[in-house]
Amino acid sequence: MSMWTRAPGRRMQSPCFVCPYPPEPHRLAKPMAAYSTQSRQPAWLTSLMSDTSPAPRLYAWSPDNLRSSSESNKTSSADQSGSHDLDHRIFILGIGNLGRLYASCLSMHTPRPPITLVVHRQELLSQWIHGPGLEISRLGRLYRGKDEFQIEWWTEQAPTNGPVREVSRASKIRNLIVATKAAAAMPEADRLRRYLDSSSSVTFLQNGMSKLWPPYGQEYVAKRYPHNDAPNFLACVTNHGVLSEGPFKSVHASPADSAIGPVLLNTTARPLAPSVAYLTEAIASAPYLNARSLTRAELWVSQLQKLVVNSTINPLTAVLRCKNGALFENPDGVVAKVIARLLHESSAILQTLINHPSCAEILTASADTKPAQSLDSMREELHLRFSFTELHSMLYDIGHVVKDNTSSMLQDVRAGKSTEIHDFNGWLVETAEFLGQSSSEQPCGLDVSCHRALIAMVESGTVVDETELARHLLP
Ligand SMILES: CC(C)(CO)[C@@H](O)C(=O)[O-]
Repeated sequence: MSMWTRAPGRRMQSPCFVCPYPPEPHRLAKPMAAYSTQSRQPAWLTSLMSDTSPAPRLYAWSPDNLRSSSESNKTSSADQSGSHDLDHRIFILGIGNLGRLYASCLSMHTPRPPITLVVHRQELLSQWIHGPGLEISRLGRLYRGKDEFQIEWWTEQAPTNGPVREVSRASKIRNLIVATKAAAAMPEADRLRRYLDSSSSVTFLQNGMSKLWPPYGQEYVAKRYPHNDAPNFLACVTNHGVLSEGPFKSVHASPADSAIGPVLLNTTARPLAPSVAYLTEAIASAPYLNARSLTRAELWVSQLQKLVVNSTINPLTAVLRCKNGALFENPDGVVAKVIARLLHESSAILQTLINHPSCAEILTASADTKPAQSLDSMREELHLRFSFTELHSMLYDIGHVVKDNTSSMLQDVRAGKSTEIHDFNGWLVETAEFLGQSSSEQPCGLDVSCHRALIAMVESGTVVDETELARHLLP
C-alpha cells in the first residue's frame, strides 16, 4: 500500500478508495460542478486568458541544429522521431529532478518507449551533446542513458542551421509529461495548445494541488479549446526524494512511491483517447517508480495529503537550512512543536474543506464503478484521515522515508530560484479564506497564522536556528 493511503485501521479499505487495477479513468471523471478555493478568477488563469494571440508555431531544435552542417549530415537523430511513432512517444517537458526520475524509469521499460526530453534553454542542448546524458544514482548504482532519448528545445525561433522541424512534426502530441516547476506548468502546457487535442494526454508532475480541479479546469478548457477538443489532463503525486547534482544529473536519495490519476478528461471524445490508458500504464508500471493508478477522487485526496507534507517539510527545511530528517530528530523539541502547530492548522482546513458542498462531486465521481458509499460515510472517513493524529503519523512516516533527502524547496533557495511556497502553504491559506467566506451558516474562523508566518519567512529569505524559529512561529 502506498504510504499516502495509510489508513486508520482498515477503514480506508472501504469501496470508495479501493483502486481497481488497471484503472478505468474514462468512467470516473465526468464533467462536474465546481470546487474552488477562490471566489475570483485565479491569477494564473487571468494571465493566460489575457494572451489572445493565436497558439504559437513552435520549432523543435535538436542537437543537429547546433552541429556544423558537415557533422549534422552524418547524424540523423532528428529524423528518428518521425510522426509514425507518436502514439507511443512520450515527451517530457522540463528535465529537473522529477523529469530525470520519470525519464530514467520510463526508459527501463521493455520494450522501451520512444522518449523525447524537452529542455527550456538552447544551452542545455549543447551541454547534452558534450555530456554523458542522463545520470541518476540510486542505492549506490549509477543509471546512465543517452542514446535512449531524443532531446529537443522548443522555441518560436526557427533554426538557421540543420533540419527545420515543427514540434511533433506539426502533428498532435499524444503523450506529454509536464515536469517543470509549478509556476511554469500551466503557461508551458498552454503554449503547446497548437499541438494538443482530444487525442492527447498531458500529465503534470508538480507538487501541490492541480490548478485544473473544478471549476478552473473547465473554465480554462472552455476558453482555450472551445470545440470540445481539449486534451486529457492527468497528474502524478510523487513521493520520491530526488537531489540535483547539476544539469541532467540527480541522486535518487529517497526511493518511495508515486501515483497517477485523472484530473480532467475529455469525455466528449468517444471513445476516450487511447493515450490516457497508455500514459497511465507506462507510468504505473515503470521500473523503480513504484507507482500505481488512482481514481480521480483518490488523486484529489492524495494531492491533499502530499500538500500537507510539502507545506511542512519544505519550508521548514528551507528556513532551517537542514536535511529533511533533521526536522524529526527531537520529538519534544521546538521543531516538533512548530510541526504540530502547522498540522493543527492544516487538519482544520482540510476537515472543513471535505464538508464543503462543492467537494461532493469530486468525492462521488468514482461511485459509478464501485459499490455505492454514501457521501456522509466518505466524509467521515476523510475526517479521520485528515485528523491531526493521522496527519501527524503520516508526516513522521514520510519524514523517515525521505530523511536523507534535501527538500526541493531547500534546493531551490540554495540555487537562488523562486520557491513553490505559494503553491503549498499559500494554497492552504487561500483555501481557509475561501471556506471562511463561503460558510453561510456559521463563519468558520480557521487559524492560518503559523502558515502565514512561515510563508513570510521563506519569501524574505530568512534563515534561522531553532531558538529564532520558536520566536517567529510559537506563541
Ligand atoms: C517528499 C519530499 C518532501 C522529499 O524531499 C519532496 O516532495 C520534496 O522535496 O519536495
